[in-house]
Amino acid sequence: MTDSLDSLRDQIDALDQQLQTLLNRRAELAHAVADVKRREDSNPVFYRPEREAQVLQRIKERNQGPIDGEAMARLFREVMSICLALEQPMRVAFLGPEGTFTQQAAIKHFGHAVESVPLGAIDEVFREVEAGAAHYGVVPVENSTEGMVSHTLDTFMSSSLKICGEVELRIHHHLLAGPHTRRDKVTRVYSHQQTLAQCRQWLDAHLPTVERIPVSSNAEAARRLRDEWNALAIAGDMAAELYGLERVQSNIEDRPDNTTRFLVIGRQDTPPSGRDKTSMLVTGKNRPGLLSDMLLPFREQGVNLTRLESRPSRTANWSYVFFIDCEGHKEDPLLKSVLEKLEGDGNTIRILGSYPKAVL
Ligand SMILES: O=C(O)C(=O)C[C@]1(C(=O)O)C=C[C@@H](O)C=C1
Repeated sequence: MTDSLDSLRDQIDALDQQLQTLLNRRAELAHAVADVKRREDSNPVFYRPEREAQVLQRIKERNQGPIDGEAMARLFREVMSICLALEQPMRVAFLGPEGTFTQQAAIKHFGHAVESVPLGAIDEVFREVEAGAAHYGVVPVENSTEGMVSHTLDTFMSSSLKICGEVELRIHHHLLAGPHTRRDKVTRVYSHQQTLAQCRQWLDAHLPTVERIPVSSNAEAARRLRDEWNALAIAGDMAAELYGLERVQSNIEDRPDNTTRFLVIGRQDTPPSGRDKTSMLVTGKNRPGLLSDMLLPFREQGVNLTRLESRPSRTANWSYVFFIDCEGHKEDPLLKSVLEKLEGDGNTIRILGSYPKAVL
């Protein structure tokens, strides 16, 4: 015999009660962890990215369903976010305004229990964290369609901040209309320049005569529709919701796997989590074969590179710095010997951070 609706709901109520008790018990333990951290360190660090990555990874690995492993990890992401907020309320600065993909990335990484603080420019985010006015910052670093965000890389050259995490976000762009938009009279479409580039083919095919106007962010594009009647905007879910806009067409990005990678910046070093990446800045004296010599130690030790960019050094014309991302933690023996070899060859290395690979 199958259970009646009432009986099933009684069972759900009983389980909810147990879950609630367990969650509060978990929060008490996090509180106790915070006391230990305070006792052991006069300048305690409450947020532990390596531990969070391990917890989330284990949840995904042991998950049996029917709840999907990613969804389960997202639930626990929120639980840990609330526990961390009990230890210490966190301020996370991001490239604003409200409703940007960077805010979405910040919430994906830290959960909803943090206070997210919108700032107007990437270097303002760095400054806010350097000054201690925010605990962490989140900035975009590369997009799978449009490539690197050069401003972020350049800002690292003059900053002492450390990378303590990465976030990957699938980017979906929607064509949006405002409350006053007259859809038969549209003459322009607003969005950030990168977004317009990511939707170029769709716009060529569907809105070839509509003028494309780049603005400072997708959220700003969405905001402009509040008082315009002959414009559309392209932005993501968060901006659409924030400004109460209607979707004319969903997912108009040219590549369905369009993904942006963001970095979490802070003032702390992150211990190994077991599944890490390291980002570094390498400079060497310009000579034939410099780059291939720099890459050789990685090959010799079997350390996998995940990204390589060069940027003008800004100290002399035609001299470059290399941004190298690889797998592993700077304390791993293999990576350690790569770094020693690079330094022995006369290169200057600045480790921007070793941090857990994105789990969610
Ligand atoms: O293990 C810790 O150090 C904790 O503070 C507990 C906890 C958690 O809720 O599991 C909370 C915050 C940290 O960022 C990592 C984990």
